[in-house]
Parts: sequence; structure tokens; C-alpha cells
Amino acid sequence: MAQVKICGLTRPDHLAAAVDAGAAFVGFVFFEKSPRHVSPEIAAELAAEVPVGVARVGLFVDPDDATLDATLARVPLDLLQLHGSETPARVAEIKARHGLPVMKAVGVAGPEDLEALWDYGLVADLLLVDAKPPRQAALPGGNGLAFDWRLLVGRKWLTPWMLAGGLTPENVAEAVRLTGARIVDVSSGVEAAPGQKDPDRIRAFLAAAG
Ligand SMILES: O=C(O)c1ccccc1N[C@@H]1O[C@H](COP(=O)(O)O)[C@@H](O)[C@H]1O
Repeated sequence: MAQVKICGLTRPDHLAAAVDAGAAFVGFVFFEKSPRHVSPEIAAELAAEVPVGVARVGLFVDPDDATLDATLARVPLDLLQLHGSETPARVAEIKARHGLPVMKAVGVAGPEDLEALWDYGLVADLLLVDAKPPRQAALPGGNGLAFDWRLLVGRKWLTPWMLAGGLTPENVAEAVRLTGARIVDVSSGVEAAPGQKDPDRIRAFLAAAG
């Protein structure tokens, strides 16, 4: 049904579980406040284990160029995920400066939030349609919260997009059925505790999505 991105991988055995079960994208979080944060050194070791054909995604939150330069000098990444308040102009700048495709996350809570997807679609290679984090949330994503998927029914964008936010092995098939998403992204929903991936849940998610 849908391709899968497993985000927030921190260990080789969890990475292997995702790849062996058929993940098309694997994500490494370069955001220090996240329980899934990895250093460039650890990410480089993990990235080296990823087979050709599986995209290595680096997740950043409002990164400056020095952070991107330092990370990319060590870690071979195929796609940059921007999960902060980056403007369309900044997305375009990062894409041009670093020469990698860029995916921009857009938080959705209501229909008014969908407008931004058109603006970002003009500059990003991929859109990530995620739940908007609640005001008091410590993280701008990875909170395990879903939004009302019915908001996406009948919507089409010219730019390829992924669905994220509170997806789990239990709900992903319904999310794909309702939204028509061709790619889905999960972090919390395949964890035993924040930052601790559960290989059984990774396998269950891939079986349910694909
Ligand atoms: O996973 C994180 O720690 C994270 C930190 C900062 C920004 C985004 C983060 N994760 C991304 O959020 C969405 C939804 O995650 P979840 O499945 O609801 O936990 C997903 O794209 C993650 O890549």
C-alpha cells in the first residue's frame, strides 16, 4: 500500500529491523532536545549500514549552515528533513547550498494549515504532512499525536508527500485508506518508550502499511 519511513533510529539492530522489514526511508534525528537524538558519529556508523535503495534521512530543526556543513561532512545523507519554522526561502536556500533534496514538515491541526503546503511545495522536493504540535509540547514533532486525517480527503498536491503524526501499527492502514498517502512516516508509534524503538512494532508497522 504505502512506502514507509522509520524515523529516530539510534541502534544498528533497530536499523536492521527496519531495513529487513522493507523500510524505504530511515531517519536520524539531529535535534538535541529529542530522546532520539544521535551524534554525527553515531549516525555515520548507522548510515554506513544502510543498503543502496533505502534513503537516509537527516532530521533537523531550524539548522544553521554550520550545523548542516558539520553533519554532512561526516554523515552520508540522501534527504534533509526540515522540521522547524524554516520559511520557504530558507528551505530553498538549504536545498541550493547543500545540494540535497529537502523535505519540509508542515504541521496540520485544521483546514487553514493546509495552505502552507502549496507555498512549501514550490521549493521542497517532498512535503511531510504532520500533526501540529500542541503549544506546550517540548518537541516540534515526534509527539505521537495524530491530526484529523479527514482534512486530507480529496486533497492533492503537485509535490510528493508523506503522512506523519501519531501513526501506529494499529492505525496506519486506516490512515492510508482515508488519505491516500503513498508514503508514511513513524517514530513514537514503533517505540516501547520515548527513544526506544521496538523491533516487533517496526515489523508490525511495515506489515500493516505495505
Ligand atoms: O522524533 C523526534 O524526536 C522529532 C523531533 C523533532 C521534530 C520531529 C521529530 N519527529 C518527527 O515527527 C513526525 C511524527 O512523529 P510521531 O510518529 O508522531 O512520533 C515524524 O515525521 C518524525 O520524523
